[in-house]
Amino acid sequence: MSVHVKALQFAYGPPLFDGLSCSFSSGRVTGILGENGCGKSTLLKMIAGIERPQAGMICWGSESMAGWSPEQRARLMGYLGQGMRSAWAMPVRDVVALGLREVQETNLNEAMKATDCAHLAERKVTELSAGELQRVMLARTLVGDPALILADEPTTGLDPRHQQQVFTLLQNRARAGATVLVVLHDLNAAQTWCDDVVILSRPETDAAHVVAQGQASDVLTPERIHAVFGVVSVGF
Ligand SMILES: Nc1ncnc2c1ncn2[C@@H]1O[C@H](COP(=O)(O)OP(=O)(O)OP(=O)(O)O)[C@@H](O)[C@H]1O
Repeated sequence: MSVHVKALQFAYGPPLFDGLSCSFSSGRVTGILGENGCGKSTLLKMIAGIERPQAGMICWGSESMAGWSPEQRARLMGYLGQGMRSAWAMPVRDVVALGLREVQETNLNEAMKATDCAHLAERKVTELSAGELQRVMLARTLVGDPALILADEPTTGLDPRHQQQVFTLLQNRARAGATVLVVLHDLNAAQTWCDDVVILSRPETDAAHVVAQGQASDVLTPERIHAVFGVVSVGF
């Protein structure tokens, strides 16, 4: 099913969202793009239910998620936040298993294999490199085969091979029917891996608004990239 964000209002201090609306389709990878501080991570947290809208609605299909319990959300979603880590020195296998309601060895092994973590299974999660840890957290996010995947800069710290592996994995999940939202800064990666994009902008201290949304190939034009990001696009 698709995610619909409708007339969202939210402020930490000055308004961040003041009537923001956008949609994310099932079976597609949608990139959320925009300059630092424009609200990408906050939007993802609001869809995850970590932050609550002050007004407006977030719907899964036609159903509002406002009254959903944490358990309902956990069943539907896999959320990978920025810089997630474990405070406890647990083995990698046990950290990945936290993403499952009941431990199923097949899912666990598949998720670790897909994220290239199988060889790390018995290592303490607190003793991994940044990139290894990122892959373990991604395995935990995906292990329960969630219908809605929310990934905030999932390739941070990953080498090119693992970046490609992660985007392929997310794309495969989308092709299998999942709704995949990815916050990212790399415009080339967005062009290569995202079916759709939503670009946010937040001039000065105004509320954020959607500059453009639609198919990545239509939206990511050199003109728009220059207007939004102030850079000359390379490689499009
Ligand atoms: N917990 C918080 N308390 C107060 N202000 C916050 C909090 N979290 C974020 N903000 C502010 O809200 C705005 C949006 O932050 P957010 O992290 O959503 O931006 P972003 O687009 O994801 O940025 P980046 O590209 O740098 O990761 C920023 O101005 C930020 O300073």
